[in-house]
Amino acid sequence: MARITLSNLAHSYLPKPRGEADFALKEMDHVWQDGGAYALLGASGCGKTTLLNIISGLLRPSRGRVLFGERDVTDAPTAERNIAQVFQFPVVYDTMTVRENLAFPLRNRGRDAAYVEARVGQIARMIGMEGALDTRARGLTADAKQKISLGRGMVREDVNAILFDEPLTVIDPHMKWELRTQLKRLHREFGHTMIYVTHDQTEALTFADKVVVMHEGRVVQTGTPEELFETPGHTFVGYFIGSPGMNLFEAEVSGDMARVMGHPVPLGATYPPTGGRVQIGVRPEFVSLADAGLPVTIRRIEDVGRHRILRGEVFGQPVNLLLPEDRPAATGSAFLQLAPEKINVYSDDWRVQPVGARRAA
Ligand SMILES: Nc1ncnc2c1ncn2[C@@H]1O[C@H](COP(=O)(O)OP(=O)(O)OP(=O)(O)O)[C@@H](O)[C@H]1O
Repeated sequence: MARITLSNLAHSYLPKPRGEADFALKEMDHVWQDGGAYALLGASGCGKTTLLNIISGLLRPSRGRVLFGERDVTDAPTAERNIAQVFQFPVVYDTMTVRENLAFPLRNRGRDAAYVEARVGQIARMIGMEGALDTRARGLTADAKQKISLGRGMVREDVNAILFDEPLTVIDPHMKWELRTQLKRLHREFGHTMIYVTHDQTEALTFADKVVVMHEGRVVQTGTPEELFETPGHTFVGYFIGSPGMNLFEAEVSGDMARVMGHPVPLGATYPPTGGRVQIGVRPEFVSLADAGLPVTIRRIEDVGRHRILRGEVFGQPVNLLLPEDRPAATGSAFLQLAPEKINVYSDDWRVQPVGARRAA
């Protein structure tokens, strides 16, 4: 296993890229720690697959280096990188049985028969296919074939990393949860470096210890699920993670006070003078209806089972908040309070680091 370092990496699919817009991956430095369980999360087209294919060697980056430990593998072919990769759609040998498919990566590397038998049995149990080991892959459903692909990805213990590219797309919802749990268990047991690409925040947050969020070809934040929730480093993270995402208001910020269209909003910390386009961000969980505060026009209230979502506008900017079950609310005018310690400040979409705690009132 190895730490994977991406150094000054950038990639364009064009032979002669002219500007930043021509790069699918903008220049980045990133380290994947040995043994980490990472999710690579972002909207469609943000560059997740490109990044994964550069790590596995399917794609050579236009710029920069890829290191496994101290070894520079930028020009090394996939076969030399000792990586297992599971794709969105099944890659199995139709003429082989489930057992032969699972055993293939081990036989290929000359492992002895007793080891292969034991390991294949273990993986088959993990993917819930121990009863189908002698069935040929040809007649199986896409769902079952994808489970075999996952099993094949996980069967070798000596890989540098296992890369998963949206592996659960074709799996039914109940089995998705089951397989994710199994992947986590496998990670705890064997400590492989795992990188799991998804555009589904639930998958990312339940699988990973660290989530790497990509937006328009850049890594915008790497953090634990709690960090991404509490302190989104970029407005995209605030918007993309959470349901509904973070509220953003255009504001002026001075010290520990923000003003939204002149209305004072106390902040939980003190901020340095901030240029650019300034916004304050607060998650729907930390906004409540009050007798005074920011004036809101309530447009509608949606019942989503466990709670209700109030959707409204503050000076024309959309706002969402979660209403407790017992809080009556109707459309019309009201006021909002934002929990000061839960507000983040953004300048040109990037989070501004506070310089100190808020002064005592
Ligand atoms: N072979 C290719 N040739 C040219 N452009 C490509 C190629 N593959 C990807 N791109 C472009 O590079 C950008 C990043 O694509 P990529 O597939 O890495 O994103 P992604 O985040 O994995 O998206 P998705 O979740 O839809 O798979 C996109 O604009 C895409 O159109």
